[in-house]
Amino acid sequence: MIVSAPGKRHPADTKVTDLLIAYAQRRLNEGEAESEKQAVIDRFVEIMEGLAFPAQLSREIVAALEESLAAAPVDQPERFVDAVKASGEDTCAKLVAAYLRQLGEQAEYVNPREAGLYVTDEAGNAQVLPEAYDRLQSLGQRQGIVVFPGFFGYTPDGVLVTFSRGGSDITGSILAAAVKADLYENFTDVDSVYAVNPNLIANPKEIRVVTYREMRELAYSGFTVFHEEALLPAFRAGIPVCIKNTNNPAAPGTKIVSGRETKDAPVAGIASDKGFCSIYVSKYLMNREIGFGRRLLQILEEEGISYEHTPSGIDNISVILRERFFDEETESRVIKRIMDELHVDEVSVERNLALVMIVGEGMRRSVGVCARATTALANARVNLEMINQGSSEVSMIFGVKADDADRAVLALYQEFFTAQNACPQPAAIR
Ligand SMILES: Nc1ncnc2c1ncn2[C@@H]1O[C@H](COP(=O)(O)OP(=O)(O)O)[C@@H](O)[C@H]1O
Ligand SMILES: N[C@@H](CC(=O)OP(=O)(O)O)C(=O)O
Repeated sequence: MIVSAPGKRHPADTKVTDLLIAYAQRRLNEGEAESEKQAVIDRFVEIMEGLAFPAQLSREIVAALEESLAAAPVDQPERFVDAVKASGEDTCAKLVAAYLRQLGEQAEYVNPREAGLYVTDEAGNAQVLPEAYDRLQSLGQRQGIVVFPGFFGYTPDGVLVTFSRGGSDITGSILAAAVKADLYENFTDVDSVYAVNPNLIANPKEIRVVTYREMRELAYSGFTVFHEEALLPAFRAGIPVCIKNTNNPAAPGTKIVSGRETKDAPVAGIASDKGFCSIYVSKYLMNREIGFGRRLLQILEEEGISYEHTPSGIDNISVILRERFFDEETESRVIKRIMDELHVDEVSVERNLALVMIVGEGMRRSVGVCARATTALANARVNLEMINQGSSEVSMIFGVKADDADRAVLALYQEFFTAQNACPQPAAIR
């Protein structure tokens, strides 16, 4: 059992991880943050009171939390923030193990360092190291319930590093793969993965079965319900994933598997994510200039920027980036380098873009999906800045102005999922 830190109980609530981040930031800036620390403690105490924990046990768990906050290395800010963030999951795992023991279960808290969950040294963005799988394998042989904190691991040198936000899903997938589980059940707060973000459209269609490839694309582009990096370990090990509701475990949830029947549902879901920008570059006879694309991307590589997509024409190419990696200072430097080093005719940057994605394994065998989508977007008066069909043909991406994104998703959802439109085109070829 892999646990996350306590999340939101209602929309206006604050996740424990966010309380911990607030604590870490104030402590770093002002040297103390007693009220922020107390907010975290209060949340755990409230949970333990709700579970009728004996007072002594509660005190021990709070004392261990305070100890780990005091031990976090305040002189190394990135390491400090990671250690503080991880204490939410760590405390929760200790608490859950203690609770299961109160219920008479054989349950033990296991520390990721002791178990060998080795990760790269990328603060707040760790990746699992291959050797971790062998080390973690023996967890499967332990008796009783292993309660393991999600969201963080250790470098082989013993430094605590967290995954990116939402990363307990990643720990779950790594452990499922390591112990060769029959199934990875991931408990969240919704009955299933829906065909569209339920925060955008009320009561959307539930997805019962989705493929790894579809889920990877949907998670990438806004389905935050399952972390995009959590699919790979389970996928490689061939372990099916089932997303279920903690508060309604009887609901069947959504299964993520290798293949699904796409006959009646070529499109699995519609997703969107904001915060993108595009560098547009044009140069006459670009198509004949060997190495142009490589040199363009090399500039980005040298600037330490990863790119998302590169739709191109004959004499032009756009590079789509996440805006958070491309502040104005970086933009001026990159633009100057593109002009000076590649001698282009035109280079410009467009900001505030969103990517809207239609995802479905059945699309490559169905005629007319793109036409239906663009017609629906045109009818909703959404201007398309870019269209890109992924080479895998599992997804189609539309670049739109961020302000148009929700309208675009609504239009596409109505086109592909509402009763009068949901059937595939008669022209679908199988
Ligand atoms: N397509 C979708 N289907 C279901 N939930 C979605 C979808 N897109 C976004 N979400 C959001 O994801 C939330 C669950 O993810 P998250 O809060 O990270 O859960 P957890 O903490 O359990 O990992 C849901 O409450 C919902 O608001
Ligand atoms: N608690 C961490 C990791 C995590 O997985 O959270 P959640 O299960 O609430 O998505 C975070 O908030 O990022």
